[in-house]
Amino acid sequence: MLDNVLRIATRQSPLALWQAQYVKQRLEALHPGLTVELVPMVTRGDVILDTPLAKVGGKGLFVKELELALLENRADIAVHSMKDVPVEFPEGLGLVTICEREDPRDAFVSNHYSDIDALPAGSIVGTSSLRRQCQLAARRPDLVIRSLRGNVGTRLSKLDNGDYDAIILAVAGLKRLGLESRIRVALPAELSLPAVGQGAVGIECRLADERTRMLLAPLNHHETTVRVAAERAMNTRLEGGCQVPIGSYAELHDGELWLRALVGAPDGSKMVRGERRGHPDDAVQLGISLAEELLDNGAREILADVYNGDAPA
Ligand SMILES: NCc1[nH]cc(CCC(=O)O)c1CC(=O)O
Repeated sequence: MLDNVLRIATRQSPLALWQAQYVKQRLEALHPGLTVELVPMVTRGDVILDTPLAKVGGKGLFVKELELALLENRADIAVHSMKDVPVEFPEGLGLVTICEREDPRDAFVSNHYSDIDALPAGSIVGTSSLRRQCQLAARRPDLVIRSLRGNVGTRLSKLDNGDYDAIILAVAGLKRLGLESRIRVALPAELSLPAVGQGAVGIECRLADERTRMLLAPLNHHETTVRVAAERAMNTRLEGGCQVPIGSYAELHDGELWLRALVGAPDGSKMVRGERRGHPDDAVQLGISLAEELLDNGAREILADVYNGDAPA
């Protein structure tokens, strides 16, 4: 491989391409003489579009093919939405950089209604995220929640076709695609606790590839890394996949880390919430201890229901 070329394995959805372009531009600006090439590929998550993700199962639906390209030296880095990155990595690979987080909140998008509370009873809301569904149903059990998949543009056209009265999407994705004007309201974390890593872009590479790691180092955003570490530690301790509604969201204020989390039943009938405050250096411990508190407060039973008795200890 040429010394002055770095290859990015990327999915081909507009959002994935935006994120890869963003990393390319930042790397080329930081390292004059470096050429960054995109290596587009298709993942299983892109192919299975008609089934809700929770039913497809299997972690890392959007990342496996990209990781194979890294292992086979067909690319040097993979750029991911942190929300879609599983907790474990194949031998020899790891997540080495997390870029500065975009707005992590969920967005309420509708052509007729200004906010969730403005929706009449029986309104149809589109989302395939169990986490969004659970929190929405807990607040408004009178709404009808329908599955909604596809990339951001596809989801918006399904709304515009009249298939839904409103849909929920990530603010970050809409902003990155220049679609911020579609957001009627960004839902506060109290109303829709974000997913682990939502709004953050992470970069994976071969751990032994020192040259690539040096090139990536200046892209790492320390505050984002600390926040996402706490969120992921909580999720890891719960052994949470995408079959369970889990929210995990950390903020940093005046040097204090504040982690909130929830585990719920998909229909919103049960929900366990908790929070922890602590030192940023203890991010991982904070996440683990919050997960254990949630497990003791009812999350173990919720997870057992979903996984047919196979809940974490
Ligand atoms: N699951 C798909 C996905 N992965 C990341 C984002 C949004 C951007 C982000 O969280 O960084 C989205 C779309 C959505 O949830 O609306």
